[in-house]
Amino acid sequence: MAKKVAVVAIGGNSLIKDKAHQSCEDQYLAAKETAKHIVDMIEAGWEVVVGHGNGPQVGFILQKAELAEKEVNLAMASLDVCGAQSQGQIGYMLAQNLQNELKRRKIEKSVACVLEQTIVDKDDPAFKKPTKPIGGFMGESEAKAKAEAEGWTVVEDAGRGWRRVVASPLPKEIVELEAIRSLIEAGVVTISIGGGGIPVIRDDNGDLEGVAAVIDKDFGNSLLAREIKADLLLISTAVEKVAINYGTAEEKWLDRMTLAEAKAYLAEGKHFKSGSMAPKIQACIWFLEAGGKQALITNPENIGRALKGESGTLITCN
Ligand SMILES: Nc1ncnc2c1ncn2[C@@H]1O[C@H](COP(=O)(O)OP(=O)(O)O)[C@@H](O)[C@H]1O
Ligand SMILES: NC(=O)OP(=O)(O)O
Repeated sequence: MAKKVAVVAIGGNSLIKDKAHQSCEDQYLAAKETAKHIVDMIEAGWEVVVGHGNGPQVGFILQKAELAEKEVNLAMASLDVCGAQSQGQIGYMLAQNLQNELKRRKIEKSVACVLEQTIVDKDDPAFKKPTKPIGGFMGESEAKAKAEAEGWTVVEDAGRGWRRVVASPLPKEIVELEAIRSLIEAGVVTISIGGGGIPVIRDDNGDLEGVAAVIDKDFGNSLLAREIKADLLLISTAVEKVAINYGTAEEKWLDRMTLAEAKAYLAEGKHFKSGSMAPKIQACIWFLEAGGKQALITNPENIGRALKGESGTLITCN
């Protein structure tokens, strides 16, 4: 029987639930919960490639580096290096929890975490217009003070508070694609495309070079799903379903959407908040337009039910 391959993209915000749960221990416990749902998928016959967000974590790593530079004159780490660090810390937590859960259920499967670079266009207009929220949430006055004192660009994020934003160019090419493909073919549970990938460009000599940005992890994982022709793109986030007219009196939670409906709702601009749900819908649209069969958006605890059609929002070509 041919293997069914799912790319599962886990939200950075679903690993840090709120301000009271930002410690390494809290993130580890959230990764442990998510690992159980991923192993359920493996038990149900899926080959799973796990991608993850890094928005909150990469923002904290950057802030620590800035503080260390200011307070004790430690050399500042650049944002691409912060992204690489976030892949290491989140990948480690996911890998170890997956290994422990697989062992508990006596499933013999290896887990590997690929430190992955994603090529972006050095002339991407996103470099001139920061849109990607990173780090924690702030009140409006604190955010505006940070903007004034530290030169941050800040925006209000989907009704949840204010956040710092950085450049987020589109992912064009996955540097380690063939290595990831080999791991999937060997049946290894592969963790990759963390935070959309470490952002890099090719210089005039064709050499790779890191750039200051954070790629959208849903766009990065959609690219991987297209490249490996995955059977499913599953976006795991903090909500069970996608709503239209989100946050209004007309809010309606959707069980299903066709590709045409998803495109029409996205074009209307009012249904999916930019920087949160809108990129997830766009990532699903690109996957389906490239020949993907199904994309699913739900929260970690409902993954099993969503795969049986009992929860989540399923997006299909027709
Ligand atoms: N139309 C919508 N339907 C459901 N949730 C939405 C919608 N628009 C915005 N959201 C918000 O988007 C959030 C998911 O985005 P985000 O937290 O950025 O994701 P991630 O899990 O990748 O970190 C949801 O938890 C919800 O608060
Ligand atoms: N890189 C990224 O998109 O992270 P989040 O999903 O945490 O925002």
